[in-house]
Amino acid sequence: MSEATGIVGEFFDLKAETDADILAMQVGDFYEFFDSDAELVADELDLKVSQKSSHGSSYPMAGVPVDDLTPYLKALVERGYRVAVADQREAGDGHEREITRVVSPGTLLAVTDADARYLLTIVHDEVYGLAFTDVTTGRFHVTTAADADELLTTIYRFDPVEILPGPDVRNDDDLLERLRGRTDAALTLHTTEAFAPGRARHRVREQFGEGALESVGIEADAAVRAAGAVLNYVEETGQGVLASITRLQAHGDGDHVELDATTQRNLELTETMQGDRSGSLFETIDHTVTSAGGRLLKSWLQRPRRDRAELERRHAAVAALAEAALARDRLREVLGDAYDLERLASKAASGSADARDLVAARETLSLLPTVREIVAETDRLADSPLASVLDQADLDRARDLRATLEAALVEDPPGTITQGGLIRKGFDEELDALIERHEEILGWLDELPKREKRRHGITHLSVDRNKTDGYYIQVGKSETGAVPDNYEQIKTLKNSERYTIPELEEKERELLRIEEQRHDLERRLFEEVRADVATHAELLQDVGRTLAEVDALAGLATHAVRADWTRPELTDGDQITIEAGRHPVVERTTEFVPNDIRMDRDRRFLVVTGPNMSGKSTYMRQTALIMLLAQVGSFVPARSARIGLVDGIYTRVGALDELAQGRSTFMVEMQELSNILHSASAESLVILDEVGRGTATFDGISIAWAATEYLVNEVGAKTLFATHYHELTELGDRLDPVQNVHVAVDGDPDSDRDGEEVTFLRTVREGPADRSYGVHVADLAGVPEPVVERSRDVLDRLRNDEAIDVRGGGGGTTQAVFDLSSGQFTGDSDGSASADGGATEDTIAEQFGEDADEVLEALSGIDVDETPPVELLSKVQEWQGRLDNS
Ligand SMILES: Nc1ncnc2c1ncn2[C@@H]1O[C@H](COP(=O)(O)OP(=O)(O)OP(=O)(O)O)[C@@H](O)[C@H]1O
Repeated sequence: MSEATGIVGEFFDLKAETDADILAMQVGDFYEFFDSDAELVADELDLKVSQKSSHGSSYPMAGVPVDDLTPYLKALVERGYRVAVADQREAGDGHEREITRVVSPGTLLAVTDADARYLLTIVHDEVYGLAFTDVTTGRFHVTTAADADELLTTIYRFDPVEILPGPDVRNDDDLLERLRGRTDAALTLHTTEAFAPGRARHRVREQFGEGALESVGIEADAAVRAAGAVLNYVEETGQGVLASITRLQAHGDGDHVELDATTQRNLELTETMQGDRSGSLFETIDHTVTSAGGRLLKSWLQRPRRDRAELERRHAAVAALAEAALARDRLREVLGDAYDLERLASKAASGSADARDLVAARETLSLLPTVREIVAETDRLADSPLASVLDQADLDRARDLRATLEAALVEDPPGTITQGGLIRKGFDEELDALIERHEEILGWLDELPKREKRRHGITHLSVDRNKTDGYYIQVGKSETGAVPDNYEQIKTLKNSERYTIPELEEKERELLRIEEQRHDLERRLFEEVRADVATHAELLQDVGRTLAEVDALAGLATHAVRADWTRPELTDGDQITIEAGRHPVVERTTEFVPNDIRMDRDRRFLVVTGPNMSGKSTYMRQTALIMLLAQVGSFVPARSARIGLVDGIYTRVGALDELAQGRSTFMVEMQELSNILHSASAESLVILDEVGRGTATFDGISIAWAATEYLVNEVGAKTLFATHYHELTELGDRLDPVQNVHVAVDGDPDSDRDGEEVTFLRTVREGPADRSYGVHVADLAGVPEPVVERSRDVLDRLRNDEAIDVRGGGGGTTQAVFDLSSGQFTGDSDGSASADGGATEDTIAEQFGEDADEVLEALSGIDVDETPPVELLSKVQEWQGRLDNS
């Protein structure tokens, strides 16, 4: 490979300088890829490969025209590649090439969709430090995480597109594995030096100013190192966007509702469990009309708040907008024309904004006064917090910037900045003189045919211009006899002749010179204007965010009106009182039956029972979603809602397809349960759906039982627990804060063995469900009749606490009974059920071999009352493992 010389050799030399996956090297009017890069790019993007020979060998080569590079770059980066771009410049009598930038998922500017594109660095010393930046909008957040779970939760919330693990994270295989499982982000190794504490701190100060770190309370070394490293990476990739990163924000100041990654997925906030956007909460309630508004609303959903004053401010603004229907419609119409100013700030800083971008920015800046006017004219809005939202941006400076752009740029400039036609007359004297002269010549050219016709009495005479001939005079064949001597013939066509005259040649030369000067000058002036706009990055971001906030609030109001939602009342207390609550997504497609829910300190744990498919999950999810929406600042789907703010929402939902995968998902289930038991507090909301279902029934009930006791007695979180284990309803009698509710159905399946259908009422009532209707559903689903019959038998016996014999097992029978007084299962190998424990050791030893004795010993030695549930769970797991292995 190193044999190659010339262009190919240069390509290899440059490629050796970069750690990017692919190199695009400019050669004249093309960007070329060589060797394996050419093959890869051709494969991914369907380009033609040709061969280039160098030093006797031949190398694959593929290329794209210089002006078309951006879409190709974008396509490669979206497939996860990092692409280095080497530009060519005149030098002496040849060309020089150097790598000017590296485009990666986290530094790609040419994005068209509204989603945020976060680049993340992770550093680990005593804690994890995380720095997120979205170079397309200039957003920059820094935070810490105490452990890997918290880290993953935060990452899930920001959904980064590229992650740079610091030196201390790179070798943590476990963590990298979990990262890969949780995000599609590209992992990039960035130079270790960038993460060094001193250098990173210096870099952060340079960007945000001396006291910035202290003022937002970021002290942890890990966080500072992450922040410095991410800035260094953005700088080194050469996209030139640093100027638009203006504000350092600390994230995770205790004002956000904890939503772990599992919960965000379970609640289908931004995509469904199947990974579709459609059907998610965001998609359902999003009526924003701008990309920035949509982005903001999504981030609100992902990061609900706990600050009651802020939430009430949003609720009041939504209430005002919901009532002021006309003004709301006008606002949304006006905002519909808004351009993404946050994105523009980055484009201006990187020098990629063209004149159309700046004109769009100008138009958007001019919307701000209009929006203010609409708000001021509408009493209901003027008196609401919406008015103060609009005060966030500096109106005077916005007006000045707008005036500058107005004075500089023409109404409708072209999409390229090299061909003139960008700058208004009156903006620059030198340009004005050029324009004047340019127009004079054009005027002269305009007059020329008339003059010549008159002078020489020729009727079919025109003046035109094309690429090969330049300007020429064209005369019809029939009149060429009248052409004077000073006409010099340059071309003969079928019906006409083309001529030029010295005067025309001279004017043409001047015209070309002036056009070139004008284009250069306009381009220079435009670049000055763009640089000026870049220095206003923060202002543009402020105005952009203000308009986005109005859009998001107006969007929430629109949904509230359309779906008949109500303003929640927030309290600092513990209670949740929701009347006629609905599921925000399901209600859009189903005739929904509303339900109430009431929880407080003395009724903080609800065991939800009911047949399969009756609506248990929906009931619990709707409760979680109503809480979440209230803490986003939205109205909620209910007749009324009084809500004590929560500090976190935790869910564990057992999906059936997971159950089918067996033990390993049981492990996941237990990890998630363990995480909830560790993280939830008395101010949290916990949703447990069928916990324990991923293992054998006995284990399942025991685990569910123990987890309930722990949640009620130790954690004190408000909890909704749906279960098929009817035995758990007994907890209602044993622990005061535990109450039973059930989803009612009509019809008693047992009374009609011919399979008359159960009617789902979808109504939640106090008290436990009568029994499990699972067998009936099995019947409806077409499970063979003998199986259904046999299940009914088994069920009856279980209900009556009778022993059940195992049929056709060859050998003894096994029986089991759940002892409510101890909360444990007891079993026996023959005869009737015994409540005093003691499955026969023979049977167990036969089944499991030597290890069983030790496990039994450990089991009998453990003090259930003194051992924390989580430890118990891990013991159970360990024992299971040993039994499996024996
Ligand atoms: N209040 C309601 N009004 C109308 N439809 C509802 C209501 N609640 C649930 N449903 C619908 O009933 C079906 C079953 O609901 P869900 O999955 O919540 O039942 P489940 O009791 O949790 O079932 P399983 O025990 O099998 O997991 C869903 O299609 C859901 O959309």
